[in-house]
Amino acid sequence: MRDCATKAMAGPRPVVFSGPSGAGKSTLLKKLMKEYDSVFGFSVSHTTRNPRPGEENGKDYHYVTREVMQASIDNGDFIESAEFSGNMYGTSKAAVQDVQAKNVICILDIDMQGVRNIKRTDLNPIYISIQPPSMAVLEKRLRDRKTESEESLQKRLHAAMEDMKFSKEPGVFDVVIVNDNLDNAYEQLKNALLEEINKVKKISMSS
Ligand SMILES: Nc1ncnc2c1ncn2[C@@H]1O[C@H](COP(=O)(O)OP(=O)(O)OP(=O)(O)O)[C@@H](O)[C@H]1O
Ligand SMILES: Nc1nc2c(ncn2[C@@H]2O[C@H](COP(=O)(O)O)[C@@H](O)[C@H]2O)c(=O)[nH]1
Repeated sequence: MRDCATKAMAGPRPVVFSGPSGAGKSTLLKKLMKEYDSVFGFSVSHTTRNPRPGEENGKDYHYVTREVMQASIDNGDFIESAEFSGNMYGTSKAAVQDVQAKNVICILDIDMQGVRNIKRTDLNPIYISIQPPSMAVLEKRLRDRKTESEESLQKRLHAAMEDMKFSKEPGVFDVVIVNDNLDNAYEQLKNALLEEINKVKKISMSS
């Protein structure tokens, strides 16, 4: 893990977003990337899960088979990978390097296993946890999203309980945001990233 080939490039610090499935990470990230499209770039992960309606290969994820993904992991192409809710997920070195080459802030959306693994690398990101106001609200959001089978939903809720505990461990996250009211959560997110956003804006104005 330590030979992460991503640090060599100088530039803005990446940002890791984590938190239970359904807490609202993608919703907040999409808002952020819409408002600051030239400041952030998304690290497109690989996954073995099927695309959801509206998701695009290469934009939301690289959708691959388990065999292809395992071969790439064995080949050393990934910074981190994890099994989540019955599927494989992972961040390739190329995904991060593609964003960092543009000198923008690289955003990683990863689960808690990914956070643990990234902490063993030299990536040095800002760690942000997005948490739901309660398990009941989380369950409602996941059910209303209509993306999960009952089995997948139960697995995600089980993982969420662990994740909520993890977010309270001292020193893991730089910022923990409770996504109750979306506008409030978004304001907190922007405030947490303002310094980094301004750095990127300054660099792009001077180049
Ligand atoms: N503050 C909020 N209030 C009400 N609904 C919300 C809020 N934030 C997000 N949602 C809704 O909750 C659902 C889950 O949000 P989202 O898909 O962004 O979660 P996620 O954390 O990215 O999940 P996953 O990790 O599974 O991708 C979505 O249908 C979204 O529209
Ligand atoms: N460790 C990693 N976790 C990842 C990665 N990409 C996404 N995720 C996490 O998986 C769950 C489920 O995502 P979904 O799109 O199926 O709802 C969620 O918590 C993501 O943060 C990755 O590359 N590595």
